[in-house]
Amino acid sequence: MSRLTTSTVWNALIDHQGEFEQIAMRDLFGQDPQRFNKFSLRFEDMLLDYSKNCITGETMMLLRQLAEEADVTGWADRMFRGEKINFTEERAVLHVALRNRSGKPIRIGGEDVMPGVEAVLERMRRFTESVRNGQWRGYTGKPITDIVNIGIGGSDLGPLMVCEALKPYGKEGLSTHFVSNIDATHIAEVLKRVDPETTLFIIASKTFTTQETLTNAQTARRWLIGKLGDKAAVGKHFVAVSTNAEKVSEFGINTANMFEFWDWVGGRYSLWSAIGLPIALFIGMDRFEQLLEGAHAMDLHFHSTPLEKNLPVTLALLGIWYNNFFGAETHAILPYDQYMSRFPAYFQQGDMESNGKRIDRDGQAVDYSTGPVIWGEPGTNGQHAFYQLIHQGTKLIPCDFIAPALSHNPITDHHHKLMANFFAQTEALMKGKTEAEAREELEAEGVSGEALEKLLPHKVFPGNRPTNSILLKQITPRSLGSLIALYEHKIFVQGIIWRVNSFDQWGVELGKQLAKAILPELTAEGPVENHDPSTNGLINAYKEICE
Ligand SMILES: O=P(O)(O)OC[C@H]1O[C@@H](O)[C@@H](O)[C@@H](O)[C@@H]1O
Repeated sequence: MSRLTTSTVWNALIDHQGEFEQIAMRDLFGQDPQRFNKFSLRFEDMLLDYSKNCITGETMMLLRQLAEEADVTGWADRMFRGEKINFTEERAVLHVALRNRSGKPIRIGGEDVMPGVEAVLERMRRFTESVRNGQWRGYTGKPITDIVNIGIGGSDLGPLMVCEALKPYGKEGLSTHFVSNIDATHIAEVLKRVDPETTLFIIASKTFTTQETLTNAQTARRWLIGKLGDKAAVGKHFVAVSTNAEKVSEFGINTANMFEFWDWVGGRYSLWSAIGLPIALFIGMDRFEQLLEGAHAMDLHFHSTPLEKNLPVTLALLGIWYNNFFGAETHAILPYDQYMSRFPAYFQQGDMESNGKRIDRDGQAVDYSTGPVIWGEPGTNGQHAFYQLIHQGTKLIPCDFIAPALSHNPITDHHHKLMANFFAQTEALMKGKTEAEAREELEAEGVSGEALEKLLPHKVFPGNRPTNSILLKQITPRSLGSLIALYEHKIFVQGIIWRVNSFDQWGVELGKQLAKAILPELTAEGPVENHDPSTNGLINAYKEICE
């Protein structure tokens, strides 16, 4: 048994969880009119209400003890200090340096990384301004109207999510497109919509070795040269964002057109770096810096606020409560904002690639559950699709409801209607509907006798289903920056408590390796025989069709 599961506090939490078989949230609210005040926190314009959780003061105390025993504060210090806490890759984890607006140095092994960070920001400023004001011209002398980001995973999801979330701030006449999938359809469909003379391609890859990105980049390059009839056009239509200058020039992009970042920036934490170039092009550098400032403000909050008032710590502990003591396997992120539609997908990578680990810091297999499955869709679409299961299914699904109080599109009463749903859902999930209430309702509708008895069990909602509500004033570059950083630090805290390395991703390698071996077999003569019978059978069936 591991150190974690044998600890006194872990076992106290197991015992304490048992008490919740008898405790319903609606009773806790009934007993304590102060519950909302007790279990809500504010940060700038953000309100986190976590009172609709299966918790008491004692729960939070025990969970905080767990965080203390795991030395969450000490590990946060180590991260901010630039220690190589990504120990399997021997790297520091310093996305916080990318948004460090304090003017103070952050050092790795004595060397301050801030001058490098600031120099790249300055280059991004000059470049984005020249593209936005039309000074930067395409090969035939026309200004840029379309940005195509070619990248995948961390080199795609962040800029994609943020450009979508901050669309109201986007420059008119400038469109962003994102190509990630190696499926040719993805690039083909984008290329159909853009004009080679006015399109700028950003090839975004930390390693510059990722098959999907390089294949899509080659296709884009061929297309551009084919359309403009000159190799020299590449210089005006291609820039790169990478840590690997050598591979960038090998590809044929002049390193003068390359924006650098560093190995201490994890892919899924890289939108704050030059990987954010599409964002900066779209919303402008001032607003990109507001995004950084919002994140920096959350960094300061996370690093300096006591555990009981700390938003990321609180979210992390609640997640652990359900994951490890209630057996919840998944966690839903439900933004009530259409612009935030990719936020759940973004944190699918952020969370699942970070904490989807089974080996702890000592190299031992864990004997407890780690990172949950993250999923979600914007409200109210989700309500008409999967909320049925959240309300009445057999699985416990803790949910985060996120909404801005002010809409960027205040048209008639749309936003009040959206928000009425937002409030109603967490109320319904918490309160449920008892048999007596359902009976009364049916009777009021004139249903009686056998028909009523038949329908009654289906009309009952067990309630007691946990939710967090995050209410923001508005989705702005600053508030979005804070919100993203909130989730990043939540993931960090959970990783520390679960004793995993949240910053590597070895789990993506095996599939890549095998695909590399299979690729030449697909065009080789004759059937393959070197795999297991299922894989052989599938490959051979494919080859037969392709012949
Ligand atoms: O930015 P590059 O190096 O192309 O990587 C893109 C993505 O590749 C995957 O395999 C993972 O490693 C992700 O963490 C990463 O974001």
